[in-house]
Amino acid sequence: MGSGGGQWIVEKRSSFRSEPLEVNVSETGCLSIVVLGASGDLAKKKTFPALFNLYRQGFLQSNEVHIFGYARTKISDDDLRNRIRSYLEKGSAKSEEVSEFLQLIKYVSGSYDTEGGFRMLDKEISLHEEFRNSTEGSSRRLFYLALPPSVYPVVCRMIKLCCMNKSHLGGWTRIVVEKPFGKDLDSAEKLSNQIGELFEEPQLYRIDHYLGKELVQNLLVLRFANRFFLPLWNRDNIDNVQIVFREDFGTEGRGGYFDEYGIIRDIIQNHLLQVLCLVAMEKPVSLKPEHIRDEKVKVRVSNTSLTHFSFPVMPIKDEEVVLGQYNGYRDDPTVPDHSNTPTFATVVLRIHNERWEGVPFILKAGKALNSRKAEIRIQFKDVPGDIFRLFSCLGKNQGRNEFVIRLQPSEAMYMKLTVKQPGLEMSTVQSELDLSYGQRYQQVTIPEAYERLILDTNYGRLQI
Ligand SMILES: NC(=O)C1=CN([C@@H]2O[C@H](COP(=O)(O)OP(=O)(O)OC[C@H]3O[C@@H](n4cnc5c(N)ncnc54)[C@H](OP(=O)(O)O)[C@@H]3O)[C@@H](O)[C@H]2O)C=CC1
Ligand SMILES: O=C1O[C@H](COP(=O)(O)O)[C@@H](O)[C@H](O)[C@H]1O
Repeated sequence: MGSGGGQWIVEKRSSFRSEPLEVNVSETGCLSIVVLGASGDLAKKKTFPALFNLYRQGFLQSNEVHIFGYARTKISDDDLRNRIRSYLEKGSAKSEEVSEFLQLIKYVSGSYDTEGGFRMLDKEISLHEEFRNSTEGSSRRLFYLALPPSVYPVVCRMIKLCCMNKSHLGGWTRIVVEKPFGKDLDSAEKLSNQIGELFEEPQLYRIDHYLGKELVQNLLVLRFANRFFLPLWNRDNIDNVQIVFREDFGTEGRGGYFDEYGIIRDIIQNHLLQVLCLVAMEKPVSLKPEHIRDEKVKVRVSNTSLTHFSFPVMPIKDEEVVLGQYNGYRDDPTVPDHSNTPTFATVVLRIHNERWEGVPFILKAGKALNSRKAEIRIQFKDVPGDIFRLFSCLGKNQGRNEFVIRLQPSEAMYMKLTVKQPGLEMSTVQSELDLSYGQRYQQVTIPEAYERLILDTNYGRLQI
């Protein structure tokens, strides 16, 4: 999906749902994965670890894949390997496996806006392709932009100019771009146009890794495959919805990116809004990505207004926004001394449609808080005419029913409900019906969001 000049353009790609999880046999050329911004936070914490996990599981084979890091920082291959090693040596990873994987990584240093570095990168990729005896044009090149969006246009231009797969014998060149996609509607459209002039839509992958999280992937199943929820999921029963992201660490040297964007553009506008759409949307006609996309868009955009477009999500009121910055944020040397960029925000969104009128969607996100958690909390209305009020152990109203979907850490879903306190007395207490994934699915390793997304880009699959 792409947007050009305010118009949504849909192009056909193979869909996630219709393909089994296996390697597309027609795509056997050698694969080069290029991580641009390899010196940065995303690369070390998420991109390289995800590539490593795919490698360990056999989705990336050492006889066909090579990984390139690219950034301005002048470091050697070994410096980069040493920077990321500790992020790979986690869980059950063996140190030999880590070392083998690290040998697949080569680093090229260069600027983002001149040809020199990119020509060098192309040379390195071509060398690897020749070494693997890949027929020219049959090789696959995946460029992953782990960079601030401000440099996407220039980097895309350089890739187009210097680094494309040379012809079309079944090979491809694909570009993965991260959120936030621009800073506002104008800059998002401009960015879309700039990148759209360089690449065909099927070559472009705009990713939001929250969509790859296991329990986010589960949202549509929960909502539309369970009879329980169908009649309850509306304004008659739900009092409010809270979608919360907290992190227990600060920017840690990411000021170069973060300070320009702030917590609303970093987390709320993309990750939490995507989750909101999946919670609030109507049932799609099928699970095809374009049908899911259409329903998500309807939550946010309707064409009924006199203006360009209006939003079922109403304009946010000033009094329903709280912004904050954690103490110590400006001590980060990459953050300007007088920055007033918010690192915490709460905003209340109100959806003006038949299902949700009157139900506040409270979105909260903050860095450097006292815990790390991401969850969706659906709070139900009080029971009308509550006859058990006097029986509550606490002597006050029953606690409300809540349905909580914990995205991380320790994926879980639980329902808070009122039950009779076991024993001879008639008193009531709040308890939980608990589906904790760690207990229920002990044999299953839940994939990291980026593993799913990178695999999909390799296979050319579109996600929700
Ligand atoms: N960090 C995370 O956990 C996540 C990040 N993202 C997204 O990934 C992208 C990159 O984020 P992250 O890695 O955290 O950011 P960083 O601040 O770590 O930036 C990544 C790299 O980009 C280069 N860079 C930084 N600032 C600038 C600048 N102003 N101009 C040009 N180059 C710059 C630096 O490399 P050098 O100077 O060596 O060229 C840096 O190492 C963002 O779009 C973010 O939204 C998405 C999900 C998670
Ligand atoms: O996109 C981003 O996400 C990370 C948090 O990701 P998570 O999967 O660990 O929850 C956040 O730290 C970063 O600021 C942001 O750019």
